[in-house]
Amino acid sequence: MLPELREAWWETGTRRRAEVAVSGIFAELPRLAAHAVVVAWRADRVRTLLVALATLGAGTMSTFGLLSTQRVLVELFGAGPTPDRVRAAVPALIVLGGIAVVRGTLAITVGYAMTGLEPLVKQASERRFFEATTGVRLEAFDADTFADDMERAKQAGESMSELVEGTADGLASLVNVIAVAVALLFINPLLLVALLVASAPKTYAAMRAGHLRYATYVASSVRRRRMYVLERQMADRESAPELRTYDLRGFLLHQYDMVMRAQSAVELGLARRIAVTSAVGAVVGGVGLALVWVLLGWLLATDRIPLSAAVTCVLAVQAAQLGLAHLTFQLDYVYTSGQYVQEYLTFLERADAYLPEQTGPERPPAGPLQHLEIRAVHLQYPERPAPAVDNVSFTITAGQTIALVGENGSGKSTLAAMVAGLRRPTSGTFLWNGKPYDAWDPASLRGRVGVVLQDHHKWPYSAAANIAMGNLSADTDQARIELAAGRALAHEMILDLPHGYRTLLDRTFKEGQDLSGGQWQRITAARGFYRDADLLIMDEPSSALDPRAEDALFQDLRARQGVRTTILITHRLANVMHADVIYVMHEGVVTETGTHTQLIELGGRYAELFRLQAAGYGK
Ligand SMILES: Nc1ncnc2c1ncn2[C@@H]1O[C@H](COP(=O)(O)OP(=O)(O)OP(=O)(O)O)[C@@H](O)[C@H]1O
Repeated sequence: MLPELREAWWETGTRRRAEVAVSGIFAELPRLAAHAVVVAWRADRVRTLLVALATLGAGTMSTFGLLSTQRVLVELFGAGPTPDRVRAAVPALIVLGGIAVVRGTLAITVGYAMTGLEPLVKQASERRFFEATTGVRLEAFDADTFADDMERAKQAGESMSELVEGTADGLASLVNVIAVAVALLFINPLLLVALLVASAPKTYAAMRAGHLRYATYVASSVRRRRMYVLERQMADRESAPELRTYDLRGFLLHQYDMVMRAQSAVELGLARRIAVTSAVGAVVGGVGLALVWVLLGWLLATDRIPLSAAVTCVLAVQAAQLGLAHLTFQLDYVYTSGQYVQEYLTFLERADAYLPEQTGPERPPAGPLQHLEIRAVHLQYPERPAPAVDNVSFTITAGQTIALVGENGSGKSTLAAMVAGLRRPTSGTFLWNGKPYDAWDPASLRGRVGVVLQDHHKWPYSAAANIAMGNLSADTDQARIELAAGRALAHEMILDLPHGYRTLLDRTFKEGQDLSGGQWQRITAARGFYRDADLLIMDEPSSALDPRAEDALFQDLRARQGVRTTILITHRLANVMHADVIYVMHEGVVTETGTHTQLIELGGRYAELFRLQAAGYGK
């Protein structure tokens, strides 16, 4: 009954970790760690260097620490009365204390440098991500899974700083383990073998346990996400009325029971596997450790090592096992965050392909509009069988108001988006004053076109800012803002808001307000007017307006006629009667062209639609 859930993008890293074998992790780690180093280096060289040197320094101190410990033990286990032996151990004890202080200081240095480095890494990665998302051409968002990939790459900053942090921690653990190994090598190479015997099985078991932990997480992910979906249905304000109207309570509770039952079975199975692996790991690890004790006993019994070396070995084995446990955890961490970083890098590569060309000769700024020619324009969206706009050609002369009308999905918005330069045609050309769009400086051309989009955005800023955003290149001018608002019949409405033009239009913020759909549409129209562009494209600007606001808006648009150029898209045909030319679109093609009177006389699709609407008003 419940539909299948898509794979959750935020579980990519975890999922891959659950699927990959331990050897696969080691194969990828060097590349990921190298990437972390490069990223950190670019973000802050001094801090990166500090982390690396202090980590290596702390590791070296571990070697000296163990050697000094052994020195202390040699003195303590030596011959003679106890006070003499303690006195003899004092210099080595002082050295040991000194080493502990240096080591502690180095650890604090690493922590301090990392605290400064991580936000820089995060910021650099996020900045690069947002540069890509705000720079790509609009058609990128139509491309297969681009939006999904963007969503996945969104946590780039977090993953990148996790990768850097994990790499630094992993390096510290690795250096520690190596330091212990080096110390043992100095004391007696056979002890190194003992260390390996004791640690290898446990480390492998820890990696396997990690693998199962991730597998458990992934296996329970469906349940968690289904629960999340069900939770939104059962304990949510918005679904509450319908839940009661249709008495959906029993149905939803039944779904809940089913999800929980199925998932419990999976989890039980996994719990069994984890128990077996952990038991095997513990037994093998225990046997390894027993072998070490046997080896140590034999070395001691045959006088191959002194007691002090044996005790140092015990301490070293403990330190190494702690370091290795930490290292295995960090390896998992680096690997999983590396998967998200990989997604981010893949996304950036993909996004780069959609960036507008920056190179080429300097292009002249576009001058005031004289005529705009649309020549054999065609656009087909990816994975759509039919073109949205098919071989459309016509010319608009400065000062004209032209209207695009037609049924839903006939291609009006797509054509308007191309005129606005938001989308590129698959084939065909747009000519601004006789030259293709590409021949003009893009910023100047954009400045000459204002667009009021059908799917307008509610910017979470003040009412004044929402209007002024129509032209951020001009100095913000309150009088101009109010004028634009007045033209869209938004002025009075804004004055009625608690803080007038300074009212924040988002309830997320303190003292923020929300507006009705029609009020937002007035603000959006005002934003378009504020731009005061040569060409104003209005896509369904009045769908939510009340009759008075709609009338004011179209009166204003009529006043532009002969002065400024307007492309108007609307389903309310009464509002396009005054247009200089009306283009009727059907399935991407312009099927009729003319003035209102001509099209009514023609008796085609326009006449039919107009009559249908007029009949609704009893005309
Ligand atoms: N981003 C997109 N990706 C894929 N197909 C799209 C996209 N946008 C629009 N389409 C499709 O292209 C065709 C034309 O859509 P368009 O929005 O241009 O129509 P319209 O005439 O403006 O419709 P309406 O009157 O409903 O606003 C439709 O079939 C629509 O489903």
